[in-house]
Amino acid sequence: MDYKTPFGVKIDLETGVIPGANKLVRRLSDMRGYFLDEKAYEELLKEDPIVYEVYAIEQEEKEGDLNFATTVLYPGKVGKEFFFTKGHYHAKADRAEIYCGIKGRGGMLLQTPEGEAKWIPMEPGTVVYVPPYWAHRTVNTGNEPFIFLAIYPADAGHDYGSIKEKGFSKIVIEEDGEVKVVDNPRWKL
Ligand SMILES: O=P(O)(O)OC[C@H]1O[C@H](O)[C@H](O)[C@@H](O)[C@@H]1O
Ligand SMILES: [Fe+2]
Repeated sequence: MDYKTPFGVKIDLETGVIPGANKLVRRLSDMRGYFLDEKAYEELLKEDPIVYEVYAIEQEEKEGDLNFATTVLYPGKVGKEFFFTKGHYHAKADRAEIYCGIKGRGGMLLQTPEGEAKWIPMEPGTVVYVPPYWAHRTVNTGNEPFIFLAIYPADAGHDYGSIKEKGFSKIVIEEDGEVKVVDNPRWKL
């Protein structure tokens, strides 16, 4: 038997950085079409801020193995809508995932293919179970970076297609100084 080598890494709990991880940076320009307020998007695009960074330790896409990644989701809004991750179904749709809040505040939007949505608030220590078949997107509702860890099957993969086209049935906005989860006016099944 050819065993893989166990290892431990120390996540920097202040910055979310995992030493030795692959770093992915997503700027606003990588997220055209994702936000509701197109005028506000074009305006903020002049600065093209980083929306989030992912530090991932990934294995070969084989059944039984696990990947893990931290995400640093920066605070900000496009119009009324808080910064979020693109969001995805898993390419192998029946693969589940676990998220754990490390720093800052936000939440997760989840959705079934039929458009049933769920909002789970997250803070440091919150563990979220993402069941098989649910699309998932994290949202920063605070004013500091929202940092969390995710652990997912190595063969889960990402399916961005339908979320990129249609978004989630709910959006998370700031209105009258409050965080509100409201119907997405552009949503259609
Ligand atoms: O892939 P996104 O929807 O942009 O989310 C960003 C990242 O969030 C977490 O770290 C997940 O574990 C990653 O699999 C995902 O890539
Ligand atoms: Fe995922």
